[in-house]
Amino acid sequence: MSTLKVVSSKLAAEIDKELMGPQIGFTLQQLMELAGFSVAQAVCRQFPLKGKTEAERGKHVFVIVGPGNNGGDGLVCARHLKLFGYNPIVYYPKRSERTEFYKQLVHQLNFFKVPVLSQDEGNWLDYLKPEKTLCIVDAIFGFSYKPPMREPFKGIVEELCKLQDRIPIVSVDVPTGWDVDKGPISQPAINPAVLVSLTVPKPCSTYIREKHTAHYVGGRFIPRDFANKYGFEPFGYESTDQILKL
Ligand SMILES: NC(=O)C1=CN([C@@H]2O[C@H](COP(=O)(O)OP(=O)(O)OC[C@H]3O[C@@H](n4cnc5c(N)ncnc54)[C@H](OP(=O)(O)O)[C@@H]3O)[C@@H](O)[C@H]2O)[C@H](O)CC1
Ligand SMILES: [K+]
Repeated sequence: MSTLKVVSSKLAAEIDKELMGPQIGFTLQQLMELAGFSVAQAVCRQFPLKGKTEAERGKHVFVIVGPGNNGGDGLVCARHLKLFGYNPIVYYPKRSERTEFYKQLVHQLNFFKVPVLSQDEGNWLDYLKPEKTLCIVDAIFGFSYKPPMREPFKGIVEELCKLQDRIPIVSVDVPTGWDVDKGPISQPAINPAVLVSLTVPKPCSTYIREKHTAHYVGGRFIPRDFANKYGFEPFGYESTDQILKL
């Protein structure tokens, strides 16, 4: 097991609560924007378009979006990817009813002409082909996932598991299906090629196969004294980067 500094799911939830509490006053929307922006940067770093043929550049980044805030990070990420010159397409099978904000994120994707597929529209399996898709962003579940996985996500993740050795998967914060503290203890569970931990890695990140999975931290929104209060050092992000490869 690596010596990576991690915080438990309980502490991660406390960090979020304090960041969005009355004294600090971040909004969820602000943190989600920075989280999704970080994930888009990680995709660019890991799969640069520079030097690629036109056919390669035209491939899709297939962003699969879940019903909670992990999904929200995916919606934001898709918009930034479009601005970065990628060709994102979003699959959003169960739309969040939590707040109006999710609808606004979808309107923004429409504005950017990023297709958003619903469960009953279009054949999402068409995008699980290496000749069509550069990588998949797994924004299905993050730190609030509790097994067993329910449909439609169970079927979706099972399909992803079949092809994850042929199309790289970029997982947002927690690989979908993993227990945030104990890792891949139930099935189905994704084995990502890239993990982007947000704010600070969660304990499950110590279970990634280090040679197989590139690990980034993103979500650059806390000062040193706040990190120290929660028992970790801030990450050494360079310049204006929103991600750091660990
Ligand atoms: N500070 C930060 O680092 C930030 C992180 N962000 C991201 O937010 C997620 C955590 O978001 P949260 O909304 O708390 O939870 P999830 O997105 O992980 O999942 C909740 C939804 O998933 C459904 N769920 C849970 N278990 C199952 C299951 N077994 N089968 C099917 N569906 C499931 C759950 O549905 P319920 O009906 O159970 O409520 C929810 O709909 C974190 O990981 C980061 O990615 C934020 O962007 C803010 C900044
Ligand atoms: K995820």
